[in-house]
Amino acid sequence: MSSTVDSPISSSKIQIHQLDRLAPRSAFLLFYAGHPPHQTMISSLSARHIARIARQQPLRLFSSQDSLVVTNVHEESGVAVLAMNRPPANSLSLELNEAISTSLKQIESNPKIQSVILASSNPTIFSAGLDITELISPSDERLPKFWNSLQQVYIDLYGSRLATVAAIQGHAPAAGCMLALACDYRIMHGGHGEEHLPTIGFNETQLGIAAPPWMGQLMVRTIGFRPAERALALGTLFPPSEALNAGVVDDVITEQSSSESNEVLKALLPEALQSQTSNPVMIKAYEEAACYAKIPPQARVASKLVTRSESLKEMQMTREDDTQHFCGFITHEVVQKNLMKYVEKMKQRGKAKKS
Ligand SMILES: CC/C=C\C/C=C\C/C=C\C/C=C/C(=O)SCCNC(=O)CCNC(=O)[C@H](O)C(C)(C)COP(=O)(O)OP(=O)(O)OC[C@H]1O[C@@H](n2cnc3c(N)ncnc32)[C@H](O)[C@@H]1OP(=O)(O)O
Repeated sequence: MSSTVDSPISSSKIQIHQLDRLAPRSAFLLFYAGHPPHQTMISSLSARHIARIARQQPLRLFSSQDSLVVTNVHEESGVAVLAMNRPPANSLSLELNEAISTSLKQIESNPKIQSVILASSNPTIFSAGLDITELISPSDERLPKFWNSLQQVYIDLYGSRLATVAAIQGHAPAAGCMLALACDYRIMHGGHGEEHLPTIGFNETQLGIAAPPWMGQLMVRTIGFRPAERALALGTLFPPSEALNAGVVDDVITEQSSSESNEVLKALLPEALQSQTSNPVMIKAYEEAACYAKIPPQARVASKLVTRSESLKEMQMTREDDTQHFCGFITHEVVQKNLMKYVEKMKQRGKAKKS
């Protein structure tokens, strides 16, 4: 038996083949059909249940508005999109980190996909880095779990079999920058005039904390020892042209969006990103991702291992110590005071902006 279900959240159609007999593979089946999956909701429905609903009415697996991450795949070009979708700033909470890792693994499980674009549904903020509220007066149970989830995102992204392209539409401070640096290629928007320049970099020292060794080393490997040493100490946030000169990003796009939407992007982008179909950063990110997808995958992955396996091994070996350091450091009285002051400033700035 075969039936087709209209998805209410995208124009794509899901082919459901003999779903009743595919219980353990139902999530994969939906995923292969190009439908953005939501882990919790899919796993809470049995295949039999899904099939029954599918025969009767349009299947609503999740609402893209409440998903921390939205994804879509385009098998024809071998490219997928994984977009962070946690308003207002895509700050990285435990749950967002877990959603990124889960979605990346789901995309990787599709053998037709060779590249993924890491993007944001927010047109002016890629990711504001760690959710600072996770760091203030944290619980003993949640803090190590939170840090572990961030380490895992790094490991999953940096070691992904997929070619990873960061479409950096806007700000990417601290752990937001880490996400971009863990990708294979970075494209940043040049901003809308001098007053609205997005920035990228590790600004941790400005918050009274320091980037952990694996993040600091990621910057060193990207831009070289001396520039990284200086940028880390000063907490430099690079505007686009400086980021390009320093090698923090590979490309900066200054042109404005055109009025014509790109047909491939229409098919590739999840619903929450449909407003970006004429966005030059997205167009370039797609071109780059498609270019990587054409390279024989075994060779591409082997070459990635040459440059990344040592640091990934090191990360695995030092992971527990890193968590202990982080928890000890963050819960230190002086650090807590600095963080509170920083959040206070952030809130004042927000209020001033709104008034
Ligand atoms: C030896 C060392 C051992 C161990 C290591 C120890 C520690 C190291 C730990 C970790 C490394 C990584 C650290 C981090 O990632 S810390 C986070 C750093 N991020 C920032 O500093 C960014 C702060 N935000 C901003 O600068 C601006 O918001 C931004 C430029 C991103 C966007 O500006 P815009 O004007 O467009 O928006 P806002 O009005 O400022 O923000 C909107 C909204 O979002 C809230 N917001 C922003 N950022 C965060 C955040 N990081 N966490 C939580 N909430 C955030 C902001 O308050 C506004 O909220 P509201 O006022 O309610 O609308």
